[in-house]
Amino acid sequence: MNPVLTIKGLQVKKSNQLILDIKEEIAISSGDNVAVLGENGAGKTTLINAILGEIDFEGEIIKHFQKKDCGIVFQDNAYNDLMKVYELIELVLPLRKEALTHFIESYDLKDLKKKYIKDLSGGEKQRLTLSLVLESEKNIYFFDELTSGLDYKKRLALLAMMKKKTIAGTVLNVTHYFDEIENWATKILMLKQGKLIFFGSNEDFFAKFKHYSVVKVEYNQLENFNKSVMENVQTADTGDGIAFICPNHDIQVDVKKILKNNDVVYSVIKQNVYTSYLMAYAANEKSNHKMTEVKK
Ligand SMILES: Nc1ncnc2c1ncn2[C@@H]1O[C@H](COP(=O)(O)OP(=O)(O)OP(=O)(O)O)[C@@H](O)[C@H]1O
Repeated sequence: MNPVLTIKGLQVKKSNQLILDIKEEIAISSGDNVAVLGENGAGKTTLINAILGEIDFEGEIIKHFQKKDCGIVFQDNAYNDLMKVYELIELVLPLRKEALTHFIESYDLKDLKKKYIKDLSGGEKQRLTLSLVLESEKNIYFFDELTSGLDYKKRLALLAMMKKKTIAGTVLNVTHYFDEIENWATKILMLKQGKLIFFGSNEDFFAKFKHYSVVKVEYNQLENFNKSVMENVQTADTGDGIAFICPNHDIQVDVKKILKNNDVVYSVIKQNVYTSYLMAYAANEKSNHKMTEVKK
């Protein structure tokens, strides 16, 4: 596989904080589908901005591509708002009439084409950007929360399009939606508070954070439950509840039995990218480092 991007000892400082501090080497090869994961403020957008040369950084970023080879979809994409959608499409994609009609139909842009860009909703703008980027057939794609603001049906349709159109390319996809990357990501890049928690293949991610399942319980179910009876079971906070991480089937049986005996409602999720992510966070909770203060 040809190298596309190598990152070594990357640091980004903002105000008096080190907001990105990746000591490990990250090597991305041609054809990789990289899922960039991490909670809000972990440094994902900062990493993409550093790669694209949009912000100052220390360390080395070796790029085997040029800006013209990149398709970029960010959360906010700047446009000339006074343009109409079809004018922008014609400008970016000089297609013949038939191909243009096909393009508009494929991306469900028919209802939007006569509108001013300034009148589009956030989700509609996102859909327009993605369609233009995907149709430009680039070598490397950077997506930052690509599907935020899209309704469920459009999200699935655009994801399917994204997967189809980028099949020959390299993709870095920042996302909070785990279903987006299931059966797609070949590599996982996971950040926490500006540090690298994991970079490697999907298989290695699963192996490093190996478990059988998680048993998930919502907070309201835990009000009258004494969690200490399960103190030997590793837990992760899911935001809406607690996940009990079960390393094997026997422990899953025990956990379920205890919860059942206490009338606690639960759900079971077999190991997947999401549960591995939960475990990775839980495993790193002990080394819960705050972002490093640096001298101005
Ligand atoms: N210009 C800035 N000055 C100070 N701090 C900044 C600046 N830009 C970003 N940060 C901080 O750096 C950290 C990483 O931000 P970043 O936008 O990269 O996070 P993220 O992982 O993309 O988060 P999200 O999932 O919310 O988009 C955050 O704590 C953010 O507040």
